[in-house]
Amino acid sequence: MNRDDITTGPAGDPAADGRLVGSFADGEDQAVEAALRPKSLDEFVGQERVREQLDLVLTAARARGATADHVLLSGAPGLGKTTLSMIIATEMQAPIRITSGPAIQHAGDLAAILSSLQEGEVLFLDEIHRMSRPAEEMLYMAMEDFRVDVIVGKGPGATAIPLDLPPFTLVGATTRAGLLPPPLRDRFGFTAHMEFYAPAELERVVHRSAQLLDVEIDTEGAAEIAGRSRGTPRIANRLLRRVRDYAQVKADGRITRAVASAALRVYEVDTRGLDRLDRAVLHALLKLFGGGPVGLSTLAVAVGEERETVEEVAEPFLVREGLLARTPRGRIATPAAWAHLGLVPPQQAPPGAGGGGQRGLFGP
Ligand SMILES: Nc1ncnc2c1ncn2[C@@H]1O[C@H](COP(=O)(O)OP(=O)(O)OP(=O)(O)O)[C@@H](O)[C@H]1O
Repeated sequence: MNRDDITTGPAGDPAADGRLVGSFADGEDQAVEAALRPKSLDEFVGQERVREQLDLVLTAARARGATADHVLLSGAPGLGKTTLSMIIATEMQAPIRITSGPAIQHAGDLAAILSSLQEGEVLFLDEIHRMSRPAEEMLYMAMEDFRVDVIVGKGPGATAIPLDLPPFTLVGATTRAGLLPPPLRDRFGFTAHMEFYAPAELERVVHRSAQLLDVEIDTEGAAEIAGRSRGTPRIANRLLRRVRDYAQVKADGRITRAVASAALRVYEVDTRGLDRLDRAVLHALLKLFGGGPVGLSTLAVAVGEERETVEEVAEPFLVREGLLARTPRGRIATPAAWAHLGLVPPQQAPPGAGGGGQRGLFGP
């Protein structure tokens, strides 16, 4: 496999912050992910519809002796887009080249990659929505006609030299399918949206990874980790590794429900997968602002974080979990947020109760 470049998240993105429940891969993830990646569609857990459809696309292409159609995978980080692209290459018995949109800033960068592809090779382009405009335009022709025009020279004397490419399969991955220009989206023969995983599916991911890592874990231990993994296999695998450390140091190495919850208490990941930052945002919203509405900037100041960190790191999961709502008037907490932090909304509090619990701003 040829790896041109691997990114951990958008450059400067506050989500690439090394949180235990962060969705982007950190250095340690990258080192172990290769060992934990499913190698075939059969091993790939969940995403039933995507798997079934992709299986048909690949089986049909193989039967025709053709290169598979271009595939677009969209979905949040850590849901298995890179893994699926590698599976596509394995199933097609083709080599794979991995690169990303931000690494292709000039059309020439893309021309160099495309012109060195072998016949049938899979080109995985992560964060395809972040490619430069000229490179994107070059990609249109490459995807459709397996041809690129390489521009030689500058200004009025510049000439376009057509270059034929071998047939290849582009697998584009994006967290933001809506950001792709329609002409690019339309050139993919197969588009799949990857959903967050159900707890039962993540349990299977945890069991599978535990086996590969040679860690003993029981059903309840796996369920405890799965329930705190925010629907994301990458997070499930990361929590499993931290719980394994705890089990080795503080227990007999075996992961049970009690071991998993004690470990994740140490790492401040609660039963719903919220970490310290998520809870700080909720706590400020509930205790300082009575559940809102409150403006994002005010909320950010209250938790001592940048606006972007609150908006891009903490809020998406809180919104997804139905704990926080973004409204034109500001952020508001839902009844589920009060219940999760064990606090009583002001209008329901008995006189004198003050609408708050006993816990501090960063309490569990
Ligand atoms: N369906 C799955 N079954 C088992 N393990 C999975 C599955 N999906 C992902 N994983 C595991 O989760 C980790 C992250 O997956 P992967 O790198 O493919 O995610 P991604 O969507 O490409 O993330 P990013 O967008 O950040 O690159 C890998 O270690 C992989 O083994």
